[in-house]
Amino acid sequence: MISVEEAIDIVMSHTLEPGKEKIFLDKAIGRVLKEDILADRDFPPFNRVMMDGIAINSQAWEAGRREYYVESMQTAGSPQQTLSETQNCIEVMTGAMLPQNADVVIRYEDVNITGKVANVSVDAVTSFQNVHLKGTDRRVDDILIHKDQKLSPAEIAILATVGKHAVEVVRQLRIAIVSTGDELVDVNDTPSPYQIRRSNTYALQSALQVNGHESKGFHINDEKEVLGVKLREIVEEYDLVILSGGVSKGKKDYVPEILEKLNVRKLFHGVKQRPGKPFWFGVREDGSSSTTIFALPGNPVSTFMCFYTYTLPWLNRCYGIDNREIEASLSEDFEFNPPLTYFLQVKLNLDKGQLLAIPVIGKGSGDLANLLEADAFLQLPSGRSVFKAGESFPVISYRQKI
Ligand SMILES: Nc1nc2c(c(=O)[nH]1)N[C@H]1C(S)=C(S)[C@@H](COP(=O)(O)OP(=O)(O)OC[C@H]3O[C@@H](n4cnc5c(N)ncnc54)[C@H](O)[C@@H]3O)O[C@H]1N2
Ligand code: MOO
Ligand SMILES: [Mg+2]
Repeated sequence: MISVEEAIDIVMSHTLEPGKEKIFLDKAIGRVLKEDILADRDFPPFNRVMMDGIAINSQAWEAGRREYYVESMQTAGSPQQTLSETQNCIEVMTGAMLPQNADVVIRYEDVNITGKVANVSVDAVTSFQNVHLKGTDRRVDDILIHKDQKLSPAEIAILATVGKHAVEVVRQLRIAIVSTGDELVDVNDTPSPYQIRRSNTYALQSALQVNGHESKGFHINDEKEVLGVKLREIVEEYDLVILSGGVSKGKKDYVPEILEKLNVRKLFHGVKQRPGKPFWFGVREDGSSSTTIFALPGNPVSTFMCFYTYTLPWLNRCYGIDNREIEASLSEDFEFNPPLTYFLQVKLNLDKGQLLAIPVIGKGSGDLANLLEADAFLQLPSGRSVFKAGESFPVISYRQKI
C-alpha cells in the first residue's frame, strides 16, 4: 500500500490534455479560456456622459456665464451632436456621447430649466466633470483576459462587450460515473429490506456539475460478465471513468480484476488512508487516446472524500485551473492511532480571520448523514497520533463557504 502523498503524486502525474473547442458565449460560464481576449476598441469607446443634465463649454463658464440657452438634446444611442454656440448648452443623458465643443456636464440637480433657458446653481465646475473619458479604462488591443482563465460572470461581461459571441475554451472531457452493487436501487424505487438507494452517483454527478463538468451516470450489478461487457463499452467511450464500489476484498468485488482484463494499467490499489483505503487508480492507453479510471471505494464518505482529494484536483490540473491549498486549525486536541493519513470530518468556522476546523465525528465511512453536519475533511498526516488544538492542517472543503 502506498501513502497519500505518493497516491497524489501518481494521480497528478497522469493528467490529460483535453484539447480545445469553440462554444457560444451563453454556454461559457465556468469554462476555461483558450485564447487571449483583446479590447476591440477603447474603453469607453467615446467620451461618455456620466450624469443626466446639461453639457456646456468651460470657457463660457469661466467668462462668467451662468444662464445657457438649450440648443438641443443628446440622448444615449444617438450620433454625436455639436454645440454650435459655446455660450449655449445641450441637454445630455447618461450614456450619450459628449457633444462636440462641450467639456463639462452639470447634473440636473444643479440646474434650473425654464422653457429653453438653463440656470446653473453651482459655484464651480472642473474640466470634463461627469465625463468618462474615451480610452481611460483600457486601450484598443490591450489584453483584457489572458488565456487559461476560468470564466466567471465578470469575464462573461467583458467577452460580451468586445463582441465575442463564441469563444475558444478547453474541451470538456467525456466523464462517466458508474456505481456497482446488487444492493443498490434507483432513487425512484422503493428498496426491499436488504437494499438501499444509490446515492454515490448523484453525489458525484452534482459535485462535478458545480465545478462545471457534465457527466453521464451508469449502474452495473455485481455480475462479472455484465460488468466486463458494460465497462468495456464505457472505458472505450469516455475520457474519465469514476467508479464507486466493488474494489475491496469481498467475493463480489470484481472491479479491479475486470479493469485489468480490459487492459487498464493499474497504477495503485490501496492507499494508507482512512477512509478510502481500497482506492484503485489506473489508465488505459489506446493509441493516441487514453482513459483515466478512478475506482473509488463504495462507502459513501470514502467515495466523497476520494473524489475531492484526488479526482477534482486531477480534473483541475487537466483544465489548467489552480488547486487552492487551504489550511485550517484544529479547534480541539484529537487522537488517531493507526499508521494512516486520517481525513477527519470537520465543520469550518471563520474566527477572527482564521479558519477553524471543528471535528464532527461520524460512525465511519458508511455514515453519509454525517456529511450534512460537516463541511470538509482535515488531512491529518500519518506517523503521529496526537494532534493539538491550534495546529494547522490542509483542509479539503466540499462547501462553498470558503
Ligand atoms: N475484509 C475487508 N473488508 C473490507 C475492507 C477491507 O480492507 N477488508 N475495507 C472496507 C473499506 S475501508 C471500504 S471503504 C469498503 C469498500 O468497499 P467496496 O469499494 O468494495 O464497495 P462495496 O463493497 O460495493 O460497498 C461498500 C458499502 O458502500 C455502499 N455503497 C456502494 N455503492 C454505493 C452507492 N452508489 N450509493 C450508496 N452506497 C453505496 C454499499 O452498499 C456498502 O455498504 O469495504 C470495506 N470492507
Ligand atoms: O476506507 Mo473505508 O472508506 O474506511 O470504509
Ligand atoms: Mg466490497
